[in-house]
Amino acid sequence: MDGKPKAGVSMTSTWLRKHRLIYAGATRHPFILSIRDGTVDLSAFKRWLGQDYIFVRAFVPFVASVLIKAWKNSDHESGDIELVLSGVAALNDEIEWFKQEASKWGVELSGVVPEKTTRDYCRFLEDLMSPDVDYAVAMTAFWAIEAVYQESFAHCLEEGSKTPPELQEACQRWGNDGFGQYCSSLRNIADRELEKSASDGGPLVKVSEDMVTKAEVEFQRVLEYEVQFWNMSHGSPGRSAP
Ligand SMILES: Cc1ncc(CO)c(N)n1
Repeated sequence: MDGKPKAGVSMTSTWLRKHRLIYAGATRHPFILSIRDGTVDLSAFKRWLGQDYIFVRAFVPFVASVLIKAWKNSDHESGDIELVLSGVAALNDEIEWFKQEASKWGVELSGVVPEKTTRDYCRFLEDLMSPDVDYAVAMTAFWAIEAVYQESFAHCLEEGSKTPPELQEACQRWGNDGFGQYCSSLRNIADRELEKSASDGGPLVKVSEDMVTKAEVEFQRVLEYEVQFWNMSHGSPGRSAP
């Protein structure tokens, strides 16, 4: 195995297959399954809400950093800038939604203390904002972060799911088809950029291979953080030990 995909198979397809166990761990987590089967602990949902609000606030400058990379790296006819800009606009709505949802559940957002997992994940985002991080690498992480939420929450809306009505709006936010399209577009950009690196010849070949390796590492790290984030939301002191 040289780690290169077969011709015609995209890099992200290769990675999704190679890392399918952790991907399933992130998209079919017990917390998500508890929403889907209606047994979710509402205090866990509220904990998720408060911590995710902190995450999303840190996600905004990350997406803005991707926007800058798109402006510097993509040709301006590719549509990348418009797509990422639509992501920034959606995050503006999302932050307002978090505030509304928090007041609905009686969660005081200004009083939420970030858990270690949240701090670590935000720190990871901050590292990815560096201008030294390549567009392909940042885009891969961006796609993976969004795709996990899309697949997770879409699962809670599938036929036969027993998601409580008061949580359906949250699931719709990330589980709707439009968000699915958005994730596909991010994935296509990531694949296009990774493909460019993989096919670069000449003296840059080593640099390009390193970039693809880096993107795969960040992809795995996103999945690990997503699992930890669900673990943190799902678990509570007193959940396992009475
Ligand atoms: C932890 C986490 N991952 C992904 C998303 C999707 O935006 C989110 N809101 N929170």
